[in-house]
Amino acid sequence: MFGGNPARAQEMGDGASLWIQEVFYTLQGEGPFAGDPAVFVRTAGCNIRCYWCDTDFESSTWRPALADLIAAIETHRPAHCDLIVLTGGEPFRQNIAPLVQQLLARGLRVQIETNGTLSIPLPVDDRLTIVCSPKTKQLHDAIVPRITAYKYVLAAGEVDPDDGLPMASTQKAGQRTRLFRPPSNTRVFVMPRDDGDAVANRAHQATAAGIAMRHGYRLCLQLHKLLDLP
Ligand SMILES: C[S@@+](CC[C@H](N)C(=O)[O-])C[C@H]1O[C@@H](n2cnc3c(N)ncnc32)[C@H](O)[C@@H]1O
Ligand SMILES: Nc1nc2[nH]cc(C(=O)O)c2c(=O)[nH]1
Ligand code: SF4
Ligand SMILES: [Mg+2]
Repeated sequence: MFGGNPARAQEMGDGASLWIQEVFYTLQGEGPFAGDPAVFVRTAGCNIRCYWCDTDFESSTWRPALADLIAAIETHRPAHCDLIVLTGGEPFRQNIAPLVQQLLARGLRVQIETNGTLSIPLPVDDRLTIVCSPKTKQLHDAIVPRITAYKYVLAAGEVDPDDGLPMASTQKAGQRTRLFRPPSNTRVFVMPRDDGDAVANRAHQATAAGIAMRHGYRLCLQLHKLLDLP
């Protein structure tokens, strides 16, 4: 599962059906809504290939029509839960705009997890939150103004001593690359990388905590992994 995905180009269909990995109910484990009950929609496929990616998003053959996807979301969603998280894979690899519009029209909140390299036209709505976890030097110009918060995955020994943010490629192990830096007025979360190894992970956790305290970022942990939730 770590980083084995193919890199797939953006496929801008009409959004009437989407390739979906899974729909599941859980607690948001990361970022500004961490701890909130949420229905997750994991879209399939990604346009880049982080060698440490912790997610399977290539094993599904499910391509539901929008009405069926909405029905699946509603089947998983308790009445008290109004948060839908669109993640992946890379959600912006497909045309998720109709899905977003329909979820907002149902009075739900939508949070998108993205790598920030792609963009699609989306409604402006204060119930739509876009959280970007940068993986590259540059982001798509059109998405940067829409990003509410940045969430950097940090690893010990791979950060810039000046700002504490990543100085290492996410695509090629061992390569130095200064990842995109956030505009000054945007919230920054730092999250320790999970390498599937307790000793390495402890070092990443200590790094992320120290950087949060030194630079005033907000630490987030992958709560779901601590709680054995999906
Ligand atoms: C699987 S990605 C999917 C959404 C989008 N492609 C992205 O990268 O933001 C969801 C989140 O998991 C994080 N992530 C992926 N692999 C990780 C790992 N090994 N350790 C910590 N976070 C990881 C990503 O940085 C991102 O914030
Ligand atoms: N519980 C839970 N919270 C999450 N926040 C972001 C996730 C992701 O994979 O995008 C994720 C996830 O996979 N599970
Ligand atoms: S961009 Fe996100 S989904 Fe794609 S490989 Fe990287 S962490 Fe995984
Ligand atoms: Mg995850």
